[in-house]
Amino acid sequence: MQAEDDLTFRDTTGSDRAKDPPLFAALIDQPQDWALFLDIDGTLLELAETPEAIVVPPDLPDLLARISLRLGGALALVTGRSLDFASQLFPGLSLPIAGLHGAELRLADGSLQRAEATPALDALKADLQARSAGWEGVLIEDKGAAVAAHYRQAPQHQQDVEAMMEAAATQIGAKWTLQRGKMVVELRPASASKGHAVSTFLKHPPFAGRKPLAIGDDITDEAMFRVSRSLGGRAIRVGQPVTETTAEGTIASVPLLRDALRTLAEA
Ligand SMILES: O=P(O)(O)OC[C@H]1O[C@H](O[C@H]2O[C@H](CO)[C@@H](O)[C@H](O)[C@H]2O)[C@H](O)[C@@H](O)[C@@H]1O
Repeated sequence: MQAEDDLTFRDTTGSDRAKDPPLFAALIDQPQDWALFLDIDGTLLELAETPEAIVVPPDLPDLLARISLRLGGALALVTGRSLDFASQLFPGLSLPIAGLHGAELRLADGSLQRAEATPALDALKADLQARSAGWEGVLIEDKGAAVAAHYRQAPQHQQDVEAMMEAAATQIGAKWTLQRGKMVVELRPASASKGHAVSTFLKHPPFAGRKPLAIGDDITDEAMFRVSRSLGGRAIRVGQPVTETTAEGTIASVPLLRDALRTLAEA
């Protein structure tokens, strides 16, 4: 089990709780009362230079499987990745997943809600590729019903990318909305959010009747933090928040979160 001293938990309300996060203690003591919603990039997985370069530690799928079992199946991944991509990251696991920031859903019973690209969006993706072709290091990620423009490897092009995506949002219309993230600007379906995803999961078994704990690291996760807290649950942001957060606690890093999850799995 992880030594308590290695766990750092900072309460954003300012109190000095440095060890043994009470949120995890609650999950350990009453697993039947809680539902866990986990973001992927920057939360379960360390950020990488490109979307494809992420590394899933060999023990992570088994860790998630054990936590899911402990919570009676009430563990869902809530991610900006597509549902298919997130599912393939953890082969052999069939966890409930919300993909594309909540626009795609796979519930615990396997039922699916999909989001589809339109010809106009596909044409726009090609246009974004063409417009950014001269900006070395800028990546356009095709996610089906969403598209992301990454500038992690080309921070000098941040303003170009912002302007290009703002123009693209105007062009594609109100069914898609801009979503900013860590060195990325995306167009995602406007009809859903990670907050919607959490409230939808909580209407269905095995999540129904439980208190949500949402854990994420980025602006998109704030929607699930707000919903989680408004429904009597809790929220934790991973890393030092660079934007304002509604999470009441932070965990300093991805490895420390994984340590806390390991403690939960082994309790
Ligand atoms: O909601 P998440 O699971 O956190 O997904 C958010 C976005 O994550 C990915 O981009 C981020 O991670 C990349 C890999 O570490 C990194 O290169 C990039 O700079 C980050 O923004 C993913 O590529 C996006 O599609 C997700 O929306």
